[in-house]
Amino acid sequence: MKRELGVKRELSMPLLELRNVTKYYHGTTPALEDISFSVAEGEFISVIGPSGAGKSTLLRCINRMIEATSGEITFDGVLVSKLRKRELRKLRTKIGMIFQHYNLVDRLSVIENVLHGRLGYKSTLAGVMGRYNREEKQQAIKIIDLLGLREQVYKRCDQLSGGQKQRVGIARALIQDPKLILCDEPIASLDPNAAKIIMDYLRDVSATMGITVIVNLHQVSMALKYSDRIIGVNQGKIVFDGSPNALTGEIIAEIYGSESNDLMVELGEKYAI
Ligand SMILES: Nc1ncnc2c1ncn2[C@@H]1O[C@H](COP(=O)(O)OP(=O)(O)OP(=O)(O)O)[C@@H](O)[C@H]1O
Repeated sequence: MKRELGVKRELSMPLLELRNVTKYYHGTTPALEDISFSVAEGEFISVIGPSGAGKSTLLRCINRMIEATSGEITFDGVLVSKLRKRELRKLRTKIGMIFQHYNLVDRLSVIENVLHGRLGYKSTLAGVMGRYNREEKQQAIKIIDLLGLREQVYKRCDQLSGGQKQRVGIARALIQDPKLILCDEPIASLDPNAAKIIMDYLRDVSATMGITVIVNLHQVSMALKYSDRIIGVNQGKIVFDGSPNALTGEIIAEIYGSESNDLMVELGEKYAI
């Protein structure tokens, strides 16, 4: 199932690049300040940091759910900030998104929710009428199967567990045929077992399909276990960008400030400072 990598782009060109991105909501303190980094195709990146650090804002600026105040974002060779409505819609088909609270339509079935991932490819009328072709339905079933939800295909989503709902969220993102999946706290509402299953699926789709994944996480242990690379954010600034091996206790203390003591105890000996 390996995706054809980088057909049009040069091999060395990043899939995503942020240059000096700053976001002010109100007032004089920015939620993001001068953020720059680039992401290669296929990377699995975790963004960590305390509550209010700017993780969610960062993710949402990438697909312009939130407009950055200044700076440039390039995705797949296109300058995202310049896109008008129709081009933006096209861009968003290539960027799947997964949310903490799943964002499913509870009264609809699993397959109907998954097919919603195709809406970006349709005219508004076809979307409203729920018109999906045979190929799309077959693809939906295949992906649902892949996420271990075969038994639930026609179940209403309000009858699912949190972990199953999040798997529907992943399936809905995958049917978009995305190059990038942004995950905003995907396991924050799940118990440890369901959280592990979700992280395993995310890691798996990234590895087998070559999809780039950026995931906001509260759990440093999960970031350490699953990521190729960790970006640490504090007060809207990047304070760490490197491999999990390079994330020392001192750096965790810098990222989390006063919250870091409990964290270090949780992480054990290796991170004690
Ligand atoms: N819509 C908004 N209007 C005004 N300020 C906002 C808005 N959304 C976020 N902020 C502020 O921007 C800052 C960054 O918030 P953001 O939600 O991006 O952080 P976060 O790291 O994702 O936090 P959490 O882990 O709690 O979700 C915070 O100070 C927050 O209060």
